[in-house]
Amino acid sequence: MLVPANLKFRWFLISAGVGVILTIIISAILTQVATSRLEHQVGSGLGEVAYQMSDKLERGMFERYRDMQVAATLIEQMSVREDYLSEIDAMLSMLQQSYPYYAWIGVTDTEGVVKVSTGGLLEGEDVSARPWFRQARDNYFIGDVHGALLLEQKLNPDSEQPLRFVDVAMPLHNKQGEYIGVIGSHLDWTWAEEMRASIAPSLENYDDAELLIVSSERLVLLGPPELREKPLPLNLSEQLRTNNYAVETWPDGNQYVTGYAETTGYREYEGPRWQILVRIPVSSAFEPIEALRVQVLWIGSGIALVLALVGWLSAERMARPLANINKRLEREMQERTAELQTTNARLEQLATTDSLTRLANRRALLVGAEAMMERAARKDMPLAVLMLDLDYFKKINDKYGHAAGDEVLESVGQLLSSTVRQIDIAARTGGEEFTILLEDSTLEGAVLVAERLVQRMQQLYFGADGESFNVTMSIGVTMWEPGERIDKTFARADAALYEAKQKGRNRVITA
Ligand SMILES: Nc1nc2c(ncn2[C@@H]2O[C@H](COP(=O)(O)OP(=O)(O)OP(=O)(O)O)[C@@H](O)[C@H]2O)c(=O)[nH]1
Repeated sequence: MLVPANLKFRWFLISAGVGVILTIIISAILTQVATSRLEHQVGSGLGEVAYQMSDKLERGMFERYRDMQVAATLIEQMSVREDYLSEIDAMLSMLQQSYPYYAWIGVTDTEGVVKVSTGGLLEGEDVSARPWFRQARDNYFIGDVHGALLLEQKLNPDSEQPLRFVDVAMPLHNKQGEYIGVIGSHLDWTWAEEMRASIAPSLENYDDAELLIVSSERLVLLGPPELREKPLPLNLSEQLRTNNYAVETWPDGNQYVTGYAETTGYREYEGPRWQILVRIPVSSAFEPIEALRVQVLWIGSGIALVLALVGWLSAERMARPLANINKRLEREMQERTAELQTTNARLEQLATTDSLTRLANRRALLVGAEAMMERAARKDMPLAVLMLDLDYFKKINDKYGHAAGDEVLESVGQLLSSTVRQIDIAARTGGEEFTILLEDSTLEGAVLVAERLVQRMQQLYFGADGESFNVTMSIGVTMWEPGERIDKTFARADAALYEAKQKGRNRVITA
């Protein structure tokens, strides 16, 4: 048997469809897995870069702190000598040369008047109001980044970029341990830029990576120009603080994979708490995933194509059993439908036919009468009604038995069926009582039919108990009056029948 083409094509489509669905599922799973892996990889990488930056800042600050500590110890040694101020001057110059990011280093007396300083700047000036002086009288002081006040004019008169300093200061004592002043230094914050440049190689894979340093007062000290000197516009999530990385939505509405670290101090020194954030846009962090997705889709499409081809080649073999099943189902369906139709027809017949005489029953007569009256009224046709009853039928039953009676009734059924036309209705409406409706028939025509029936009945002979007998019938005939209820017509025919019985039976009476 040949497999229908559409079944084969369907099988092909199913195979291709399975391939496509598999591709979509695999692509979704792979993308999901790869995204979370990459997020972890990129995120922890950025966290590491942030940590490196914080470490560099801390170590740098620690070195400046140590510089000041060593300078303070040397000054303590020098304090016994007469011309110690010129020695300090020389030392401060050397210190500045050794580390050019020192914008200024100076030594004050106990009252905050600058006695010696690099480049002689601010010498003789009173700096007692400055935080670094006030706080370094008792202990070392490391301040957060701030603008230059007095030195801006002197050190940076023409630059558009204002100077930013970090202060490191130390109290000074003489050999006897008496407080003799403060050594203070201003570290040029561009130093942090250098730190950032030094970790740039770690970010070389990401062109659009950005590094932010945020002050203890949440000001962006270093970062993209649009954020610099402004409060950090991001609430650091718990995940970012604990994992050192997270995917964060920044105020520009974009998502960034963000790495995080903060400075905590180094050894005995405790400096300002800076937060370091390194971010790259999610789109560029997950760029490889896009490539992977495209790759998977290509491979998947290939698999789908192969599956479709296999499906096409195996369609004949796979679809044949399906076709067989289909065929069998169709055949069974047809058989069942035919059986059902036969049963329905039989049921319909049972419901409308008298089983003994095969004539219509009372119900079918009434239904048929309705249709006939409707036609008669519409086409203005006459409609005749005959009511028939066998004469002395009880006697037949009594004498020859019920079976013989049934035989008579059966013959009456045949007689009636063969005498009336197809369009007429002959019905058994009682035990030995029958009703006939003659469509488009006048009273005269109906009487003719009735008399023919009486005559033929008379000529029918039956045999029982070795005897031969015949049965007669009486008939009442009447016409349906247009608009009349049919039971009224039946009553009139019945009255005519009664009259026929009264007048001696075996006859036709009209009403
Ligand atoms: N064999 C048989 N007899 C039936 C059937 N239905 C009714 N009868 C009988 O038909 C007879 C009708 O009798 P009656 O109504 O007295 O009328 P009748 O004897 O024909 O007398 P008239 O009608 O006055 O001529 C009864 O004996 C019923 O038992 C049937 O299906 N089979």
